Amino acid sequence: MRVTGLRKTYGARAAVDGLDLVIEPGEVFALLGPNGAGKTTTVEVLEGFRERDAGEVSVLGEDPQTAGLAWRNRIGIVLQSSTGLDLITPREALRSTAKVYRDPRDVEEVIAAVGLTEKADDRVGKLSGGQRRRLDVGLGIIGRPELLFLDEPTTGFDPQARRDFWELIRGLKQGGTTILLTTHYLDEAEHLADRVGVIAAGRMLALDSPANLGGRASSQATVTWEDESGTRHTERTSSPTQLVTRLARDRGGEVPGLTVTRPSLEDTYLSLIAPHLAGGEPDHATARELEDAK
Ligand SMILES: Nc1ncnc2c1ncn2[C@@H]1O[C@H](COP(=O)(O)OP(=O)(O)OP(=O)(O)O)[C@@H](O)[C@H]1O
Repeated sequence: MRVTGLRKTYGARAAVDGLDLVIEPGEVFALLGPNGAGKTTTVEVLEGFRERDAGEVSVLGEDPQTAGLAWRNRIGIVLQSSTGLDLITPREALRSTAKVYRDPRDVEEVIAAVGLTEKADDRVGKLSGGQRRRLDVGLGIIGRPELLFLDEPTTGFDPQARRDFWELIRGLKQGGTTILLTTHYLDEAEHLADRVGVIAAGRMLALDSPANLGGRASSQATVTWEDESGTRHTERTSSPTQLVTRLARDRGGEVPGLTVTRPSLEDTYLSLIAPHLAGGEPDHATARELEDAK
């Protein structure tokens, strides 16, 4: 997938403001950014649901704006919420969606993979928020997509469901599926993504592996330990191994209360976006109304 100079404006405001992005086949890419950053708009352009104002976009070799049904069959989409399924069951929803595709996954396998075996014959309207979301994911993968878009897929999941979902995504990746994920959960991005892109105000601020984002891997470490009297010490250093070795030598063995930490992905993310949060997001509702009224 290749995006060059993507731009989308609503009224006078640019929601996406000159975005460049290349995602390799088989990669899991996480798009991060604060509310209103332009993630959903970007993803909707890539999915062919929104027209762009400028820029070049190629997804699975085609322009989503003009690509046809054959192209759509090769992509899977999990939107922020699906509607209109309340009166049928997850099994029925998956069966009827599977019929749309040329080479769908087995419905029973998908039900098991998303952990809905026990709820497969309940009405969708009676599912909990997290169970509903699992169904959304099932519907997104039933067509065996080459490329899967996941918009905030685990919102409302309990911790176990989130782990199960991560396993599912790893399995899809191993099977060669390319995945573009948007999420507000930094741990999710860290666990799943080969690379992450941080966007704010429609621009890419940083793009790297989770380990290296914003120079994380080479940033200073914080070492804390306790001395003989139990007093805590903290030192920031770019050579923590040397410091720990010296402390261990001085103590002749174990260093009490020793911790070595580097900035978490969340720390790095928050410092990247901090300059873009000043003043907050102005008046979205009005811009949205303007666009929807068109
Ligand atoms: N249909 C629309 N009409 C007008 N403005 C819109 C429309 N959709 C989005 N916007 C505006 O474009 C900007 C980017 O919105 P977008 O939904 O892409 O952000 P996001 O990064 O997905 O946010 P979130 O994390 O809250 O989902 C926001 O300022 C939003 O108000």
